[in-house]
Amino acid sequence: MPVFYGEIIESPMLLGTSLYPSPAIMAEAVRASACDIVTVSLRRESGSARAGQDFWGFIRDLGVRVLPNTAGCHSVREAVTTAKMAREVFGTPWIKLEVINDAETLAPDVFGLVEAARILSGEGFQVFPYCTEDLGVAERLVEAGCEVLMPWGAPIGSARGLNNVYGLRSLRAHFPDIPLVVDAGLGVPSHAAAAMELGYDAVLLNTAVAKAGDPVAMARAFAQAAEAGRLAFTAGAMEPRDMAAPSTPVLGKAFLE
Ligand SMILES: CC(=O)[C@@H](O)[C@H](O)COP(=O)(O)O
Repeated sequence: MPVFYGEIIESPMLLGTSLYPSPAIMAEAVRASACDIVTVSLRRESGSARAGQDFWGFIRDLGVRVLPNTAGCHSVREAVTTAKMAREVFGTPWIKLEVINDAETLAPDVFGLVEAARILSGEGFQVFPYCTEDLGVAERLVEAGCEVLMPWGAPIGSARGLNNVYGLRSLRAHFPDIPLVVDAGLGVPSHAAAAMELGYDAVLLNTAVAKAGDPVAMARAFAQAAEAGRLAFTAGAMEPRDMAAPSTPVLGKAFLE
């Protein structure tokens, strides 16, 4: 089970709360996923007072932990300020830290990310950084105080799955004791299973569920896939081979050639 900053979390799936057809469908999808943590954008909350109230009511009734995020922040200053506001609004030291490099790829600005992570950790935040799979950047984030890393699977909203399986596997091998969450770019449940089969602790997704024809059913499908991947990893998968190996014993054959 994932442990984030000392908190034991049962579900290997974290769900985003944006882009759903309605707050009611969002709430139903969260329930169907049985996730323990949802991520919420502070900007989403403060955008429209009335819609924000309804939305927050649904979130509160779910009884899940909130991981506020700094989605859409393009500078260290903006991300740090947003994180501080989120701490006030949501009453938690947790922050999913996004410092975005450019609007086209929504790739993390890894230099800004490390700087913002250092500032926020120094101010008592428990930072969940949305990062790349780069080992050097990951080292810097850990040095900056991050006890969880959240490398992307693919660009946010792209539904491309795990773009760099080798890089994600290397990261897992390099940090056996740091909780790792694949965050962003997942499109179908098999992507979540693949991440968990690599030994990741959890997956975080939003668009693939919110934009599905039936978000509630898709949330359930992702949750089951993440569980299956987790179970497969703990069960210990066999090594792939280049050549065939009979799965039926030759003993007992009528003719032994
Ligand atoms: C909700 C959120 O935090 C996103 O920025 C997150 O990274 C999920 O990405 P997808 O929407 O691609 O699942």
